[in-house]
Amino acid sequence: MESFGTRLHRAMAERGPLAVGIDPHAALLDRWGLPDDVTGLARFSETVVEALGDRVAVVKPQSAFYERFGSRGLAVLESTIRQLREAGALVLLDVKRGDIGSTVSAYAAAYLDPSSPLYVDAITASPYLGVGSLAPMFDTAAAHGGGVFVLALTSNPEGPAVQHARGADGRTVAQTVIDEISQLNAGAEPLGSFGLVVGATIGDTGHDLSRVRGPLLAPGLGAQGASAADLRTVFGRDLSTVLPSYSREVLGHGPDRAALRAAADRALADCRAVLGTTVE
Ligand SMILES: O=c1ccn([C@@H]2O[C@H](COP(=O)(O)O)[C@@H](O)[C@H]2O)c(=O)[nH]1
Repeated sequence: MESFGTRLHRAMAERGPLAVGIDPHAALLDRWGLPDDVTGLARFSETVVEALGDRVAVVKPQSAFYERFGSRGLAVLESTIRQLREAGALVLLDVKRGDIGSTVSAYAAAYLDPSSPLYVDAITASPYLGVGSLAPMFDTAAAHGGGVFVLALTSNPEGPAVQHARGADGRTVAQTVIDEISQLNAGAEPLGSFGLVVGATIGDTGHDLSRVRGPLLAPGLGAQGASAADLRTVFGRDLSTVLPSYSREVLGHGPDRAALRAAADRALADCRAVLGTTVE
């Protein structure tokens, strides 16, 4: 079985280093002429799959927008995940789960076990109950070729108050997360399966990402104010593992499928101009 890191490395090489989020905000549903209900949610999601599922490396549905419609929203999420996988995209569910280890086991079963209806290629996870508490996710992901992206330096302005705080050893909370994920990826080739979330908005924070060997998901581009050029400031010279992520910036061009495709192509071209054309 191929690891998530290997599959992601190939997808980024073949389709380009880009993730596009499916974030069906009420305002976007309205702008697309869709009702703010489960039928609008389904139509929105199908349109994104049809436009981008066969050309973008990673599609990142945001679970919150499906959860707000309860069980019927989750049914749409299940169907969207299935359609994306059929179209050949890797599915990264942005669900930011974290809890005590025994509960994390259930989250791992929900998202990273192939027998689950919500099974995806990778999920986002919150490390604020301790990175070690996420071990059941790491174990389940490793057993089934899945991936986990752990929050390290998030794109929102409130993040640094927590993430830049220093512990007794002088390291920031974020650097501790970065170092623990780096250990999980030690020796991985061509890319580890355990990634980090590092916002494109954060500027040069001085954190050392040189040993991660896993994918660095960079949200915050477009609607949150960061541009592709900011990736160099945030990540420095080694950009080969950066996976830029856009949601509203691309989705705002729908529902026209050609316009969605053109927006994703522009985002990819902007990122390639900074990241280079190859994934090493
Ligand atoms: O640090 C983080 C972690 C996750 N996100 C998520 O990414 C998208 C961003 O959407 P945009 O429309 O491109 O702003 C959204 O789902 C967030 O929950 C993030 O923004 N920052």
